[in-house]
Amino acid sequence: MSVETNVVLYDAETAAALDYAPDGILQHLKTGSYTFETGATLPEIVLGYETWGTLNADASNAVLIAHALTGDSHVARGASTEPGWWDGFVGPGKTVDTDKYFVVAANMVGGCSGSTGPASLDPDGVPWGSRFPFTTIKDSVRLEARLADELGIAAWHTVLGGSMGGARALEWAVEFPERVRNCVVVAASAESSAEQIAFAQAQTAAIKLDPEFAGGDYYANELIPSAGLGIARRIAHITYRTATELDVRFGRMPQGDELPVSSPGLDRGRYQVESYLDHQASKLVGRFDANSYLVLTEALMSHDIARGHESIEAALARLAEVNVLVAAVDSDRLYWPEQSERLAALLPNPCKVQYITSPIGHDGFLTDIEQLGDALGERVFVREPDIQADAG
Ligand SMILES: CC(=O)SCCNC(=O)CCNC(=O)[C@H](O)C(C)(C)COP(=O)(O)OP(=O)(O)OC[C@H]1O[C@@H](n2cnc3c(N)ncnc32)[C@H](O)[C@@H]1OP(=O)(O)O
Ligand SMILES: N[C@@H](CCO)C(=O)O
Repeated sequence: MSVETNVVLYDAETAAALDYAPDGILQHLKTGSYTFETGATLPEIVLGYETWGTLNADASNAVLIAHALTGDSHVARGASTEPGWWDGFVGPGKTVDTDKYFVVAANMVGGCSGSTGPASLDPDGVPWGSRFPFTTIKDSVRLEARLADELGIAAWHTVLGGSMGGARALEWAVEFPERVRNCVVVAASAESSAEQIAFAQAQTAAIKLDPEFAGGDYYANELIPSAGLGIARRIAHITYRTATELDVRFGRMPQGDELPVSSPGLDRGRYQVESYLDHQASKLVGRFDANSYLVLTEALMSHDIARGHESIEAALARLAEVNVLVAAVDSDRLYWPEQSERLAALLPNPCKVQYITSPIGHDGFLTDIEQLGDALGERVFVREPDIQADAG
């Protein structure tokens, strides 16, 4: 059967009925009931995930890619019509070569892109809303371990991610060191810092203080907390870029033919940078659930690989047999390069931080990830040059 490049044809139901999974098409796995790190239990967690390439006979070529805060499982286009967020990096012949590797990406539990989250229905058909449990990075890892079991993957060749995805990749290696051979942590740290928690708190407050938030139970209402989510995104997006980039790109320029900004007054037009942030906000509001934003932001705030261990050093000592590559964006003002250097210094084996050079800051892990191609080729994907996906 030839694969039509049509996302409508390969919806979840159709994909499930096929005897193979088309690349880059959302599939779902029912993982059963799950008790979260906090002790709360949900009766059923579904994971939405996508795959690319073919798992080889000894399941030694599986790569897990973990998405960032508002990312999703659609890493690469594959057979769908939608571009992926790492299309230049993942695909046939690319750095993460889907002709050789079987790539898997799962939507994080608590999100809104195919896995169970606050907008999902409870057994009575009511959205979980405010009753959705506090979720941690460890929870996402433990649930993804169930997906790995289901796919027949005893150990990942590589787990890889940027930002919150980097936190997830690192937590994978700490939680299941025997199941991870290589771990690539990009623009992420061993624990969320006070400043990262502070930026995040301003965002969660913006959502919770939106009058339409209704304590998180707004799904049946006409209005939803779009304004709060939009403000959260504006705050976040500023931290994803740099002062220099914004200055060079927008300066003090007015937006298009709106009223001039030079004459002070409340009826002024917008500065270009305001219009840019408004656009980033409305784009996220159009594709993301405010409760999921809260749940995932809280998960990232709680990120601390030392939890459950005596210290960060003790947690990282578990990685003695894991090949870890740490990378940072040189201009990142959210996940400071110093944090990556500290993480690398605390690893049980020597690790030189690899740098992405970009003027734009944190988002460089999305826009300039291909800069890691050589380093990954030398330090991760050539370790077993004979690895091949099985034919067919
Ligand atoms: C891991 C993940 O997050 S996966 C999901 C993908 N990521 C996201 O969606 C996160 C949100 N987006 C981003 O973080 C960034 O857009 C990136 C990193 C993906 C891309 O960065 P860049 O290529 O530098 O794009 P940039 O930040 O400049 O945004 C471009 C957008 O701003 C718009 N824009 C630029 N100037 C203005 C302006 N003055 N007024 C209004 N809009 C403007 C552009 O029209 C463009 O709109 P579009 O995205 O709807 O096409
Ligand atoms: N733009 C990225 C940055 C956060 O890591 C996101 O929204 O997920």
